[in-house]
Amino acid sequence: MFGRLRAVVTKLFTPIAAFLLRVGVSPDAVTVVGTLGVVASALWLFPTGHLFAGTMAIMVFAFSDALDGVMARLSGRSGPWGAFLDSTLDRLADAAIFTGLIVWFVRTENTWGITVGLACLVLGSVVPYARARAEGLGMTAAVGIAERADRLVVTLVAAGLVGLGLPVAVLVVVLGLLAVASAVTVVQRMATVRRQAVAAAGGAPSEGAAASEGGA
Ligand SMILES: CCCCCCCC/C=C\CCCCCCCC(=O)OC[C@H](COP(=O)(O)OP(=O)(O)OC[C@H]1O[C@@H](n2ccc(N)nc2=O)[C@H](O)[C@@H]1O)OC(=O)CCCCCCC/C=C\CCCCCCCC
Ligand SMILES: O=P([O-])([O-])O[C@@H]1[C@@H](O)[C@H](O)[C@@H](O)[C@H](O)[C@@H]1O
Ligand SMILES: [Mg+2]
Repeated sequence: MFGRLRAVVTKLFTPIAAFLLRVGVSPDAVTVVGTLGVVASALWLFPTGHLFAGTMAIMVFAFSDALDGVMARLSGRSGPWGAFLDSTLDRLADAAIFTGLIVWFVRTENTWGITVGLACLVLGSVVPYARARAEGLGMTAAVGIAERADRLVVTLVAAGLVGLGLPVAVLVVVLGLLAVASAVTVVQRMATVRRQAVAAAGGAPSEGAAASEGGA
């Protein structure tokens, strides 16, 4: 859903991207600094209960994930290394956000919070894995109701609102719903890949083909 804002975000970030390139900053540097910023903010501010400050800091650094791609395209430097670096560091950033929240739930002895936080952590890593594995096999799986921008926006808005005084139960319920939406996204991606695999095999799924592709 929020992924559709990509064009707007690109337009907004183009002048900043052009400026950073002019002063010699590379897209990779923005990717790395943005990730370090998200990881440090999530693992320092969330466990200590500073949910609003944590949300604001993470939001600023998370937008660097849109900025790095704009910079790479503007400078004609986008390529496989940048794509690999960007996606791999996204996994660290996502893990840090949910780990920070889980540690806070542990410290406040919120069993439901720990449960839904863990579900979001695990399912939120299976969603991009399914897409990456499909793309590695020459197929596509860029579908689903809970893509990364959606997962981040939903989590940060709920954490920020609880930081401003809403009951913690709001965050627990939102994370519970996000876990369900992430599970649905995994199923949507599996169905998409299955359709492509069946079509490629001429209508009948082939056991041998799957076995010969190797594992990840
Ligand atoms: C009552 C309160 C209500 C508050 C409501 C707030 C609602 C939220 C409103 C707005 C939200 C805005 C959402 C923004 C969505 C962004 C959409 C978007 O752009 O998604 C895509 C990006 C980038 O993804 P990706 O990294 O995959 O693409 P790139 O463009 O980078 O391209 C990758 C290719 O580039 C090349 N490359 C890259 C790097 C490199 N080093 N070298 C390269 O070569 C290579 O070819 C790559 O393949 O996704 C994101 O940006 C991530 C999402 C960021 C979302 C931020 C979340 C924060 C938003 C809101 C939080 C609100 C908190 C409010 C709290 C309120 C409390 C009261
Ligand atoms: O698969 P998903 O998690 O919804 O979203 C993906 C991101 O997590 C990944 O890091 C990025 O490189 C992909 O382009 C895609 O946007
Ligand atoms: Mg990016």
